[in-house]
Amino acid sequence: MSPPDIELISVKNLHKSFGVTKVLRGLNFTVRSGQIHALLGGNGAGKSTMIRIITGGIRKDDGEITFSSSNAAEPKIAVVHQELALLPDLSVAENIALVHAASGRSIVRPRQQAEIAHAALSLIDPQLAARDLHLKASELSMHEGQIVEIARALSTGAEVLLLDEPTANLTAGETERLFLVLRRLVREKNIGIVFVSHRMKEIRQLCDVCTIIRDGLTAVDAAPLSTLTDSEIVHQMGQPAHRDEQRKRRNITTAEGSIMLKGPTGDVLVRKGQILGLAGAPAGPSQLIALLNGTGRASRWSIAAEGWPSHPLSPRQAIDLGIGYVSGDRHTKGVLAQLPIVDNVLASRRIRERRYWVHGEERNECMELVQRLKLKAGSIWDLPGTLSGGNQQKLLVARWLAMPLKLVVFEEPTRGVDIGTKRDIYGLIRTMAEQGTTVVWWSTENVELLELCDEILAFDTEGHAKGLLPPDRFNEDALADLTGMAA
Ligand SMILES: Nc1ncnc2c1ncn2[C@@H]1O[C@H](COP(=O)(O)OP(=O)(O)OP(=O)(O)O)[C@@H](O)[C@H]1O
Repeated sequence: MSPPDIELISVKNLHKSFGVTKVLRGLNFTVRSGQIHALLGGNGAGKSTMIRIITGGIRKDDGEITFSSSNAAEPKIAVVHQELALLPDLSVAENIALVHAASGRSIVRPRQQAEIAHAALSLIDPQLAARDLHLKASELSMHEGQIVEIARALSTGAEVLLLDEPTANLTAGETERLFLVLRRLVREKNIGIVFVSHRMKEIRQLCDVCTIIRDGLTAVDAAPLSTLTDSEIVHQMGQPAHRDEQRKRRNITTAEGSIMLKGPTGDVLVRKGQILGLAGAPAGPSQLIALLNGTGRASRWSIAAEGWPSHPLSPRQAIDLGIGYVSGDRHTKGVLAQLPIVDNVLASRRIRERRYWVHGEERNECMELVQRLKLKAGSIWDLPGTLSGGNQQKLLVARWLAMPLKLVVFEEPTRGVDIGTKRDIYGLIRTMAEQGTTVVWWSTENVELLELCDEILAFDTEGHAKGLLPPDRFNEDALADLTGMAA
């Protein structure tokens, strides 16, 4: 007997404004049991605002939201937001058990905590479950924190799981494992899952139907994904069609301005203006990135280049050397939440030049950068908290675009960024590289590395460098093999 088809959440004619900005303008959305539902839309379309209203974080102005009869009084919805929401001073086990105590059960005892957390984490990462239950959340990497959050959401027994770009920072292997778990949950427990993502390949891999939001309205309502082509989806999101350009193969041979990165298992020569991709679990790339951004004095990597120290001793020294850095952790290491957009965009330059104030002409430059990245903001004097997640990410990228740099390091820089803007960012980065800035780009999205980079350095799950992939060996299978992520 097939499981019952239940309308778990029904949203009708939803309206929401912030000040004079109308964000939701009569939105409809339905989540059914037994389905994985992709919620799509460009940056700032209104996806998170709708989710925040459904989960009670903010109030709607108008419209109707109903939950299925089984959970109408207390809808059992678990959300994993783009930003991590773990309590830093609690252990992994306590963080996971917290939601069980909060849902009305008696205080969870330590042994019970450990059991709940172990069972939840084992679903995605058995190694983490065996190793890290007692670590404080603050001691976890972004990537591990993300796994703990997803495990916590999975463990609540929710009828609807809302996952907002959950695979950013997860490696291909973890993503694969997560997808298996999600499919099993849908099949066995007949729950509904809402998957917010800008990664088309993953959407197709995982989801059954999609709703597309465009400027606060429903452009496509729960259509089976098999009925829509990629270009129709992009069109419905209101984004320009993607021209399938042939990747320009660049063969940079000049030795001038090259940097030798000396690693524990071999050296990598990075030429001036080259885009070097880093692939694989963060254990390996993070050592190399720490070396370059001045936080890795003890890194097993070192630099050998004329005029460069073997290890930059601080972030300031790294900036003085002409090294820029966009952190993958935009919440705690990126966005300056208390300062307006204009200060956020100009922050790097002002740190380098040790200045407090924004010059008049810089305001115009900031406006120009905001326009180039199609950053959706009311005004450059607004706080970054008023921006959608993808637009906050663009802010961090904008910070380095106008700087004369020798080298720039990006960690998962297109996290939460919509398809159209990703292409814009790739274009801007290519231009930066063509003008002579060397780019080091770590991403868990292999398709992105293959599209953008000139060479890719792959690391295995233990963090060991496994080899440099030249353009003529660029393909997903080769990358999966080298990173130990072959499915
Ligand atoms: N507190 C706020 N004050 C003012 N404007 C806001 C506030 N919160 C959200 N907005 C605006 O509402 C719009 C929709 O934002 P929302 O976060 O819902 O978009 P989104 O579709 O989730 O985008 P993304 O893909 O970038 O995460 C954005 O233009 C954003 O700037």
